[in-house]
Amino acid sequence: MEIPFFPTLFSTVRSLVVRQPFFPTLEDWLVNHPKILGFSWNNGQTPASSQRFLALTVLCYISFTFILSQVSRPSLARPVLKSISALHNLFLVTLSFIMALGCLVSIFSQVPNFRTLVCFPKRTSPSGPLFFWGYIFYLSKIIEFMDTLLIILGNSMKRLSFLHVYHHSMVVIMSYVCVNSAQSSFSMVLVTNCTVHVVMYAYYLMCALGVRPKWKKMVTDFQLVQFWSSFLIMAMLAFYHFTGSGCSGILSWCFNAVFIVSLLFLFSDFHAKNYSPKVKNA
Ligand SMILES: CC(C)(COP(=O)(O)OP(=O)(O)OC[C@H]1O[C@@H](n2cnc3c(N)ncnc32)[C@H](O)[C@@H]1OP(=O)(O)O)[C@@H](O)C(=O)NCCC(=O)NCCSC(=O)CC(=O)O
Repeated sequence: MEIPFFPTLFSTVRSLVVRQPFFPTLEDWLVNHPKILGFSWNNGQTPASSQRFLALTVLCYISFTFILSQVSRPSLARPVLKSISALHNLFLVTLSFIMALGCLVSIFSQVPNFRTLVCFPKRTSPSGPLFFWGYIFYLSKIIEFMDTLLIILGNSMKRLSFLHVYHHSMVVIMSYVCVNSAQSSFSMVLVTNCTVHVVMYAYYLMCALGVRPKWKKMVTDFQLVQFWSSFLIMAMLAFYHFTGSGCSGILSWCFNAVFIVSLLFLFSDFHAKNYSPKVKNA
């Protein structure tokens, strides 16, 4: 059995993209580089891949966040803080763009059809370009801890919300689980999330440069669309799993589904509190 529309859309877009003159160059850089093509995730051997590393990293993040939010902190001069923020955001805009592009080019180069994109065959091993970008994505979530430090150093304790700390700690676990279990369809989630993050860190970059963009609400809307689209992917994954011979990493998808539902609630609440007409008029 096959899902309508999406497989045809995928193969049409793919055959259009791979025919473009720039595609082989991007493929050489982002897919066929020996380090990318030969990548293999070996639990405990690949740097930062052990469960102990993951547990310690998340524990340290939560403990330092708690301690630093309680003690009196050295106050950084505002221009220094804004310069560090700007550099950090510029780095994450660039990295998110490269990850989205790298994963997209890997999909067009390596994934034969839509079914495989959504549902990796059972016993897929986490190696090759798609998982290389998944690994970089996981490491980037650790770099994003810096957001929390910027909030604390900027003394914006109101912004050190449950949503923020919960999101930052859980997303590292989620991306670890995705790569470790060779989770089906994670590459679609990666491309979506990195695209959203290009926009989000561009927003923060402009704030750090002293310009308050008028499109803050659009960033939150974009994040919500991302969570809703995950449900569509989830539904297609369930379809392929139950109508075929099963998909890789289905259990970790269940874990991620719960996480995405919780984010949807928290972000809907953020949206209501920040952009409802009542708040605007207050
Ligand atoms: C529009 C949002 C992206 C951000 O909302 P905020 O309320 O945080 O936005 P804001 O207008 O108060 O932010 C402006 C302030 O942030 C400072 N700032 C600059 N860079 C920053 C950084 N990298 N992290 C955190 N803060 C930063 C600016 O200097 C400015 O400070 P000053 O005010 O002093 O000038 C929203 O949709 C959102 O995500 N809210 C949830 C809060 C959150 O932590 N989001 C990020 C991770 S969630 C995520 O990433 C979801 C996903 O995966 O898509």
